[in-house]
Amino acid sequence: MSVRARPTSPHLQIYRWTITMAMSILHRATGIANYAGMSLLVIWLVAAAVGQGPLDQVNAIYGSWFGQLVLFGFTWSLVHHMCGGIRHFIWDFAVMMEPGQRSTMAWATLVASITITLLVWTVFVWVK
Ligand code: HEM
Repeated sequence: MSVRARPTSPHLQIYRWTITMAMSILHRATGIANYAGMSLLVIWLVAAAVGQGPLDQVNAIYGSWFGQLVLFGFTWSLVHHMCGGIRHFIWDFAVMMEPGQRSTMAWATLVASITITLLVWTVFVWVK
């Protein structure tokens, strides 16, 4: 039996990447990362509640270069997701929805999240 050639749906690779598309995906990815990151906070709080020994152990892990890298990423994820949330909040007022404005908002989300993360780490971690 011959198979009829049917139209196929466009695949992901043929779409031109746009900043709004990237920020939409990042919003979901950071939402998922925030779930995982929150467990780090819970582990730290439980360790603190259990006693000085467990707290020292957790602090040693979180204070290692890898721990710091993960915490830096978690900070950025939280801040980026929050900025994305504020972007959605602005859209709730039915403003900034034109194509150019959407891109501006998407870029602003990225720039703001990187800037705020660096500020937070500068103030609370690097310069104490
Ligand atoms: C640890 C804290 C948070 C976690 C674990 C979290 C997690 C998530 C997840 C998993 C989603 C679903 C993403 C999707 O299906 O596309 C989501 C969506 C959303 N989050 Fe969060 N979130 C957190 C904090 C926040 C904050 C602080 C804000 C606001 C400032 C916010 C605003 C939003 C909004 C507006 C959406 C819906 C986006 C859409 O409609 O596409 N979230 N969040």
